[in-house]
Amino acid sequence: MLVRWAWCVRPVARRYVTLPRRLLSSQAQLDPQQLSRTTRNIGIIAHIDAGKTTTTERMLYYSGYTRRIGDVDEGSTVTDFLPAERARGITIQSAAITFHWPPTTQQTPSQPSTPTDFSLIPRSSISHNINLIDTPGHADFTFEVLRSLRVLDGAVCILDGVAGVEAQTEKVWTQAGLYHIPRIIFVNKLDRDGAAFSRTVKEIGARLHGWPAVCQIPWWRGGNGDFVGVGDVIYLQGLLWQGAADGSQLKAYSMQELEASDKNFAAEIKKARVTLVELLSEYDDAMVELFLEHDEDHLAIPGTQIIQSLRRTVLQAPQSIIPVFAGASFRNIGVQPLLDAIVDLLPSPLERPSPEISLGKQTSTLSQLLSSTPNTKLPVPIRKHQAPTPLKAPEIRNLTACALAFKVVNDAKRGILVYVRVYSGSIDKGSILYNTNLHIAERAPRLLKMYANDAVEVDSITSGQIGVIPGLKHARTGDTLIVYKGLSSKSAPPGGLDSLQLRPIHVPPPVFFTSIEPHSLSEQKHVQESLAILLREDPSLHLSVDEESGQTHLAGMGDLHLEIARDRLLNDFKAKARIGKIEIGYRETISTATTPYTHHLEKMIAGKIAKAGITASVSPIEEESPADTKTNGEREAAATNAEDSDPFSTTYRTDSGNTIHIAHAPLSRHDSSAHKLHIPPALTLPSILSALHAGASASLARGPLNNFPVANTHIQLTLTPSSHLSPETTPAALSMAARAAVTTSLQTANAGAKAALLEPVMRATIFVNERSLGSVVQDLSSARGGQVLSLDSSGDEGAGDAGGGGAAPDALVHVDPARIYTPPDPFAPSGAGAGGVGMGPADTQRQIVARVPLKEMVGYLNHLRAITGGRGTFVMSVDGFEKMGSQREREVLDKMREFA
Ligand SMILES: Nc1nc2c(ncn2[C@@H]2O[C@H](COP(=O)(O)OP(=O)(O)OP(=O)(O)O)[C@@H](O)[C@H]2O)c(=O)[nH]1
Repeated sequence: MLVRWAWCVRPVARRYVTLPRRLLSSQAQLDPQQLSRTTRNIGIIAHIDAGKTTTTERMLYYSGYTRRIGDVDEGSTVTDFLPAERARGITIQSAAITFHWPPTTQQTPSQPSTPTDFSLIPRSSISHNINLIDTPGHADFTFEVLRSLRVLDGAVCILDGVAGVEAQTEKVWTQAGLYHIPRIIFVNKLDRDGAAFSRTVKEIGARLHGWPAVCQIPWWRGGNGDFVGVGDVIYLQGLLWQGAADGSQLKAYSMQELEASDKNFAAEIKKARVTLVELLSEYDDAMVELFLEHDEDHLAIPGTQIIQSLRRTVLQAPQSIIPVFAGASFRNIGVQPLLDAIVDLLPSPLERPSPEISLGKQTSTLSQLLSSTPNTKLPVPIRKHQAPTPLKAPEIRNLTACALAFKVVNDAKRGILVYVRVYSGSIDKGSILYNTNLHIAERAPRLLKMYANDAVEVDSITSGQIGVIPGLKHARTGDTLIVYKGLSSKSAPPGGLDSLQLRPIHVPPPVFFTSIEPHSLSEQKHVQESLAILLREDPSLHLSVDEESGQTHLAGMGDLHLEIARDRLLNDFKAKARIGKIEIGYRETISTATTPYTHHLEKMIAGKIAKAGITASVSPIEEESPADTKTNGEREAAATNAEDSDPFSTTYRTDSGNTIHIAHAPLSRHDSSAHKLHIPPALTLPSILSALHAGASASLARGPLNNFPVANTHIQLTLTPSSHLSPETTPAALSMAARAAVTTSLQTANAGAKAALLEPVMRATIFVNERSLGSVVQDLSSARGGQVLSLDSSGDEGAGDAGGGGAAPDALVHVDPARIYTPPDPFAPSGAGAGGVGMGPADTQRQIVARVPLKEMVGYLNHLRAITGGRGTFVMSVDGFEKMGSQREREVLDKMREFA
């Protein structure tokens, strides 16, 4: 035992006692495979205020990258770097930073070669390169979290030990599960009054659908005093943070010492170890063998073997076992062992499945694409309106790098920085990057790695790594960038590779908007440039220009989302503009169909006469009943599958449930040679369709009733080449003709029967105690006009709803809370048992799923908190747009007139 203890405490003492110096580029010389093996691309996910930023600050400090610990409340943290974040103490943009753990010191240099056997030494005894992404917790920024999830190989979920599992955590957890991202949990804030580790662990089992593997138990002085450290269930020791205020010194106590000083604590660590071994044995056969090898003594199995077993189970998909660690970052307790767990338990990029890609309408994985040979079946890209062109093996071999731009940041000192995750090959300094979303190429002049506040120049960013490209003019968040051998900045890669998309995601429709008006004409350029940067950073912001009033509208996911955009525009970019009130983005829809109307345009454009014609009609699309309302994902799938079986027509679907159907007989999408007979030489079918689509979309942006965007409307365009096209027809003229024809048709429909206003309706998942259930349901259904869809005990199958799309129920591990081990909670109310899930009936967690108009959900959190004694939380996502009753419509319109 003594030997084991000595072994275990050695790395503890070595790593945590001294604050090492920075060695910024110490891993630069490693070969790419080796670098990948010792890399962890990790995200931190959690509900707002759980302590993500506070924990990240400690990680940077202990790894030696900062010299003082930043404080969220003082606004001095490294990762919350936007003034708006610092002012509010919340994370808005996810930041990505690199550091080494354990720190690279002379005693622990980065290894020239990594051992392959970790049964005797843990991975965390070797310095690893950790790319850490701190993600925002506020529901308005969920999209930012989802975007970051795509580039993660593993995640640490931080829970507030007082609040337990909160709604946003559940939502992001479920999303991470859909991407099969291995996750571990850190129960934070155990120093706070009311901290309940055991209740939180039970909630993990019930609400996050996995068996909590308690790897540490909290150490409260004397069993019920201050929170001072943790009982390490893996290595069987007590870790006490003492001495230095910065938490850099901790002392390890052996079981013998603990038995002498704190018998109950020692007994609890042993009990936790027995449970841990039994739990692992259920999911890992190797653990059963180890158990037998060690004479069925749960305590005799070495800690390094427990770590190995935990790692194997964490990497299983779906993940059934969730390792749980304990601490209080603010008190500097628990962060160093958490860093060890990141290295020991979460996967390297080499251990992750190849990312999903799409090529035209086909999906595949990147490795399938790259390993394709002439004999294997290659994914066949079908670009819109073009005949399929099979990819040839040499074309694939020339694809030397593939990366995702997952974040764009406007850095005050360094300009625009594009954060990329490289998935294959290597981006080298000076490479030409082809952007498959924008279809343009641009050179990467320099490459950087971000270490806290420092940027270090590197020559290449290799597969599995996260790095930064400064100086790109076009790349936006979410764009796929590829390097193709021999490509010049003016050409495109062949064979459909120019449509290659890595992990495409769906952006939900915006539900709030505000207007922006530059103070003067001279300010207009700067305002527009600033808005363009905001949009490059955040594709969930939408911009539209109302040509009649000249007003620019900025739309977003939530009021806070737009508030932050407004602050950034005025304060960070110093744009001089008047920004209107943040308002709900209503939609309007027509109530009657029109007969076909033909618009012939004849106009001087850029000094030349331009002609075009088009026939349009519009008709309402019947609203789906709420019961069969599709999720956004389903709608997206429907849109993607919308490629018409008829080659003489093309259908586009928009976010707001509109369809634009273009009939173009006798022009077939597959037969370009026959087009010569019908189309003037300067035009192609794709350019015609794209111009008509653009014109109709512009018209849909401004409805006939109150200038709100049009929704649930079918647009029928009929192109008759003989009368609508002529040698003077240009795409711009076609677009203008389509816009005029659709606008006139919408106005005709509105004149026939008044168009109706639609409001965004949210699908809200609300978590409350049984005792508040009645009042919350009553408030939702009577005061807020909501429709309660289901009432479940939290942890029921329906919990997948919180994921906004939800995991398939059969993928969820069903956990019986009664079978979960937890150590006693010294501060739980008497008779409350393990708390939460196991508490008295009035405290049972309930989940309400309801459809509620967005208007009623503005500021709902404060109200919910008030009627649930502070315990209620909720998440919501857009479920659709619905007609309002006439009374409500009148109220909304009157209110608008008041502000007009
Ligand atoms: N008592 C106590 N307070 C903590 C602890 N960790 C964080 N806090 C406090 O909790 C508040 C929120 O911490 P943050 O680190 O900003 O939380 P976050 O999860 O990054 O929040 P968002 O970025 O807004 O999602 C701050 O006031 C912290 O000082 C802890 O371990 N104990």
